[in-house]
Amino acid sequence: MADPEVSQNVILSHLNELPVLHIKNKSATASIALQGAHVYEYQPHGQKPMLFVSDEEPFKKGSAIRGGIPICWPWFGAHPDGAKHPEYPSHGFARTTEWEWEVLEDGEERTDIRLWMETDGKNPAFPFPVLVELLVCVDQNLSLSLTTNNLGSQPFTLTQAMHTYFSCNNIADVQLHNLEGYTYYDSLSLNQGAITDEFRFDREIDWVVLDDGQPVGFGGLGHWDINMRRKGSNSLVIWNPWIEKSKTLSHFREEEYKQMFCVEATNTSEDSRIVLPEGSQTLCLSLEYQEPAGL
Ligand SMILES: O=P(O)(O)OC[C@H]1O[C@@H](O)[C@H](O)[C@@H](O)[C@@H]1O
Repeated sequence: MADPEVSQNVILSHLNELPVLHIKNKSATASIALQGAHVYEYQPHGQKPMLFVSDEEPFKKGSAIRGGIPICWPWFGAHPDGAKHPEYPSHGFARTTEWEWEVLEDGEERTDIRLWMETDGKNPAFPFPVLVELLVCVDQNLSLSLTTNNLGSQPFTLTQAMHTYFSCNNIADVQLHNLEGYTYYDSLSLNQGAITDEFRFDREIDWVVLDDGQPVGFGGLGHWDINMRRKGSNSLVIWNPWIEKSKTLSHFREEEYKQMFCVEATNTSEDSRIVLPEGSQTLCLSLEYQEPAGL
């Protein structure tokens, strides 16, 4: 039986164990797994796929997808009480929860999907009632807007990320632009420093960069450059597992570190946010291809 068409450019389908939405309009194709509200494919017509997904990704219920744009929420990295509670998952529980969804707009060139989930305040790892919504807009750009609405009477601290895995031909050629002058904290060595030059990957990297939320650019990808814009984020995480860590990662082929890098739009470290009762926090990410200078 054919997959049900839910609107002109949107089909609801399955990929292994996961329900997924496929979007194909006149600008681009994209796919979103409902588990995690996880955009795992985005490709403007005439361009290469922008996002990396591991060849070993099984798309299984209850396990986070290795690639695409994991939504790390309502905490980033280890839970603050993770030492006492090793059962609390790394990067929160949003990425393994199935979200509700609706098509908001479906035009010739642009499709908007809204995904959401609620917490009931009974989870000891996150005892707050919250409505969290992700708006995904697929056109010449890929735009995501994640809003956390506090429905309760207590403030809480929110750390989060759009943990984007970008695809590249060869990690050794990748350059990250517009980070010069900002401070990084190295989560591996616990050192900190200032970024002095254009950034290149030559070893395992796990950095938090505190910045101004300025646009950043990625070049040397083997296809067009990428521009990344954010709102509501003054921090980035830069990550590549390199050789040894790659051997320990779930759903990842050892050599795949050469074909991916993560630059994550975050609220973490000193850029954590407090969400007041009846308040909200919105984190936005927009990604677009740009012709490399000189082509
Ligand atoms: O394997 P996970 O839980 O998806 O995390 C992958 C990586 O995510 C990055 O954001 C973290 O900075 C790394 O420390 C971590 O290893």
